[in-house]
Amino acid sequence: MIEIAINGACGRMGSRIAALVFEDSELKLVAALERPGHQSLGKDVGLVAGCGDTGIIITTAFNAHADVLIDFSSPESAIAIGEICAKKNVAVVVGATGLNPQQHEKMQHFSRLIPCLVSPNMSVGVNVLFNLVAQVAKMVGKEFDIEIIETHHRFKKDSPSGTALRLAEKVCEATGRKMDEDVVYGRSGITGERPLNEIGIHAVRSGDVIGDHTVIFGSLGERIEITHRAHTRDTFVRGAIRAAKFIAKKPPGMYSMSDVLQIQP
Ligand SMILES: NC(=O)C1=CN([C@@H]2O[C@H](COP(=O)(O)OP(=O)(O)OC[C@H]3O[C@@H](n4cnc5c(N)ncnc54)[C@H](OP(=O)(O)O)[C@@H]3O)[C@@H](O)[C@H]2O)C=CC1
Ligand SMILES: O=C(O)C1=N[C@H](C(=O)O)C[C@H](O)C1
Repeated sequence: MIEIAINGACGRMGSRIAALVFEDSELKLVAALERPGHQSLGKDVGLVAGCGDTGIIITTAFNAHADVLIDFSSPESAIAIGEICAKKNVAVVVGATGLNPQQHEKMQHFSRLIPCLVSPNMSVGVNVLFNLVAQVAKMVGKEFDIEIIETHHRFKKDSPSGTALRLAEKVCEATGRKMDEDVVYGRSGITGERPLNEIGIHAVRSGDVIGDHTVIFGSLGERIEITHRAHTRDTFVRGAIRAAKFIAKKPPGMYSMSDVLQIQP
């Protein structure tokens, strides 16, 4: 049995993680953590997750023994809990997005002590998309304009999405473009003609969209559009659970969803 703790347990993702972990015969839910002052502290997490009594009470303190902690909270909270996991020798799966470079550096530091997996998107489809986009960017060459459009629900706090940023990084790695020089975030005003190297990223916020990502490769006379749409958050949840099972018994290190899903370019 792999013992699982959840940080951000009452959130849109955290509550589905709780429900699916509770149903999984290979996993045991051992802790459900939330921020200080949260209205659900002291309640059984099953009440929030809609899966009945689990016997796991939502708390702020991570006192339980666990093999893996799954985090879908916020960048600050992911780092704070990562530090605790490093001290407690608990592996960590971080799904929270919006981490800045210093926060990513801290996760790298924790990965010298414990197994860590940090991924902006745990779905199989998006991890295939990461590889596809890199390959297409290489194949079309310099004459195609590359634009990334992401659409998410109105409650999302970070923009652009972590997935859109990772897609841009994949294009940069494949083509020699640079994130700090070639990426523009939306456009407004007299911006001039589009430089060939530019990568445009556009964040749309609308209603309850779970998560759509489109990459457009456009040239004169034609364009390629590659889109991924998530139909349910459970697709990310299933990926996070696969990741937790994967890193549970691994040595310290930084692992990726490509390691988990064994996606070959
Ligand atoms: N990697 C992936 O595949 C995916 C990543 N995400 C990312 O996961 C994150 C969470 O998304 P989502 O579930 O929609 O967001 P929610 O806001 O619904 O959930 C976040 C939860 O974390 C809680 N939280 C905030 N601060 C703390 C803290 N200090 N300690 C413990 N819990 C805390 C929030 O409480 P409160 O609401 O009271 O602030 C909330 O319950 C986002 O960064 C999102 O981008 C989302 C989907 C897929
Ligand atoms: O906040 C969300 O909901 C999502 N966030 C992730 C991101 O920022 O890339 C992934 C997913 O599309 C849902």
